[in-house]
Amino acid sequence: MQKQQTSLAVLLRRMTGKFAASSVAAALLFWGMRRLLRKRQWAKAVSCQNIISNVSGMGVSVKNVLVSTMTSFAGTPASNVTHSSGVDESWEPRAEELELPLAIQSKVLRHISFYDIYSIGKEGKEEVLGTGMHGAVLVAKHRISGRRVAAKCLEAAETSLPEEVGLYLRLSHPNVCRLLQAFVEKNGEIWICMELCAGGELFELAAGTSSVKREGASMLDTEARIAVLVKQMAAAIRYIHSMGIVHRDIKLENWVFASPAQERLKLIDFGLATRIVGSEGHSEGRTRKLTQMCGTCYYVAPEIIGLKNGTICKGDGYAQEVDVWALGVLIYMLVSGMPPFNGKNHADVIWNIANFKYCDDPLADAFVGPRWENVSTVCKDLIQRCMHRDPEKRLTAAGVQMHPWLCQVASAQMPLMSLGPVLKDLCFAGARMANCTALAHICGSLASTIYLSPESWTEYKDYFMALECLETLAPKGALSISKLVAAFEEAVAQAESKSPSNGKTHVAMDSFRAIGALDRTGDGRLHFFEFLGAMIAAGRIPIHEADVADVFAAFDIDRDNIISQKDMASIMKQDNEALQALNRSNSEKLFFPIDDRATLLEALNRKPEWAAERSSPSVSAAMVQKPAEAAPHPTMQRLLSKAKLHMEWKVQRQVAFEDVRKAVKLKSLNRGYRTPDPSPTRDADADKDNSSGSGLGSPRHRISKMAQSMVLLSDLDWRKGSHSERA
Ligand SMILES: Nc1ncnc2c1ncn2[C@@H]1O[C@H](COP(=O)(O)OP(=O)(O)OP(=O)(O)O)[C@@H](O)[C@H]1O
Repeated sequence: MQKQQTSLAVLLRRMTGKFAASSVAAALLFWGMRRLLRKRQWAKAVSCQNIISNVSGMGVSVKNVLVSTMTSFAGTPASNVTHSSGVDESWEPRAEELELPLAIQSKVLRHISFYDIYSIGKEGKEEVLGTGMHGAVLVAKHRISGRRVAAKCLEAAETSLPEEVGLYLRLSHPNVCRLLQAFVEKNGEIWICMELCAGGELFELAAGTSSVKREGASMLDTEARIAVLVKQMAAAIRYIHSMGIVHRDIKLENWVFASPAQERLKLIDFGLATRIVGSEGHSEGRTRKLTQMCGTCYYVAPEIIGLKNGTICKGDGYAQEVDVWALGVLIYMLVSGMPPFNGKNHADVIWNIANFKYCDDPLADAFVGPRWENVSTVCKDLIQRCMHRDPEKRLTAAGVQMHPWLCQVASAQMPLMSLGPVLKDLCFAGARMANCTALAHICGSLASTIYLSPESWTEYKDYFMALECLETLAPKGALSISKLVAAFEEAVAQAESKSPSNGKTHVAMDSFRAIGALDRTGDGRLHFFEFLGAMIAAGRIPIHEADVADVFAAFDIDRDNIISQKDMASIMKQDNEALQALNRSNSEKLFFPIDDRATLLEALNRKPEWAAERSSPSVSAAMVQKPAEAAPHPTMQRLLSKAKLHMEWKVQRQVAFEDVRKAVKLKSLNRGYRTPDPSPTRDADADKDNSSGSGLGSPRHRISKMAQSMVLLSDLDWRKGSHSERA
């Protein structure tokens, strides 16, 4: 069969190469491609698709129709569709999934396969972004728009989505890699598509081994540059903690850069993440203590490990403070090039970390040596506070953000009233969404799945800066809507008392309250994707045809190429009557059924009246003023002035990173796409390192250990004295 398909592909190639394409050839091609796709032979299917694209003489429209029909089965009437790679209808969403906000639920696709929307690799060759414990992360290409995403296939799940996906779906923050879509395949496999972070790992940049060509000099040569990155990490950790989630694997390898040209860091890999708070996003929910020993060796917090009668065992329980500890380790490594705890092997390192709790003066000689001579006191202070042995006395992620070392790199703060244009857009979007529930859902869904190219990140930089500024109103990393409204009310009252405007400002206030409609998750906070949804509804993020095709794929449940009232009712879990009522009161003229993509496209790209006032979405620089700063506490002031002095000093870690560079070679072997056979040379080398008695001090040995991606603590032999690892 396989042979027949291959010869079919060859025959078709000849046919299409020799003659101008006829519709018969095209139909045959399409049929062949469907067969290949059905058999999951996407590599051959891709080359078939390439043939279609290269057929000379084939009219553009025919080509488009073919490619889009092939790529989006959503466009095929339900009766004709054979769900070859689709999903078993009986595989219904699980109860916990149904609890997710609608905009997030629409990211999980069961009625359409990953291969229908994306292709992997060119001519059968996959582009591997990296490999971890759970396999390779590959580059996948959207079949219609051609946009590239990072895709990862998770093992078949019998009953529910893996926890990694469930948690990842909920998160939306500028410094957390966005999970765009999750496909539940018929065989239970789950494909997750994430935004592609093409800037490479922070580990590689720190080790100087990054193959990604970055603009300018190495970004990690001064404390100031490192602080810029740490600030983003703290923001991401603060956000995930506010969502009741602990990551448990914060390390250099799990931070990637959005693009080579940018310093925007994104947190990835939620494989060890878990929920710690009873109910999502509500800090009132009861926090549970975790006991599972897991993480990456060098970054493990002492409370994860217990010591009883000289033997290592489970600790008494831990919570989100373990992420701040790991952040402390990470800063330590970035400024010094050394891990804070070391040993002959993993078990030794763990032993040293566990013992840390019982030392008299744990960090007494932590910062001694030439590497630390030029590191600022304020930086050391932050490390010490993050790595406090008592988790209760450790800084929180919010505390880290406010530490003087990071305050030095805080972006210019904008007073609330100067954010006028952004707030105006939020009001406009809120009013539109309040008027049209369908539009609100579509914008919400688009915002959580839309791909924003790194260029558009730059384009919307000012908006995100505004968001960061507004974040000061939010104690938990996402905007509190009530706080925003209260702050605006206060500002309006102040303005009114200074110069009465005959109620004009009160009218503004009324429209401002409409921003409540932007809260798609209903938790009283404006998450990053809700902010993006608002920007879409305000016509600030241009929507293209390919995006609309994705909306149809997600909302057109019965796959009849129409978003019908029935589709919407089943998505919104509302009855038809309620929807008809919504339809009647809809002033947006976006009535069901939505069968006209052009109308939808037009509705999504509608701009507010004042759009012409600003040709670009930039917040005027003139509007950015620094707020009056309150005088800091004297100790803080001292630290701040020291920090100012030190910020531009070069970090002294060149020597150490020479070692890391060697180690990464080993790391890529360990994490190769196909696990390589154990290399005798490598083993011999490692033995040599050990036998030379240099164990602790041997850079090669030390760094090779450090470079290993993941060590499950349960793999270690815990008995004192035999700190060896199990085979
Ligand atoms: N969105 C992304 N963009 C670019 N590269 C990525 C992305 N996600 C993952 N990678 C690369 O793939 C590698 C492995 O990804 P990930 O950590 O998610 O896999 P894993 O199997 O869970 O790994 P681990 O063993 O660390 O748990 C990362 O270290 C990174 O280099």
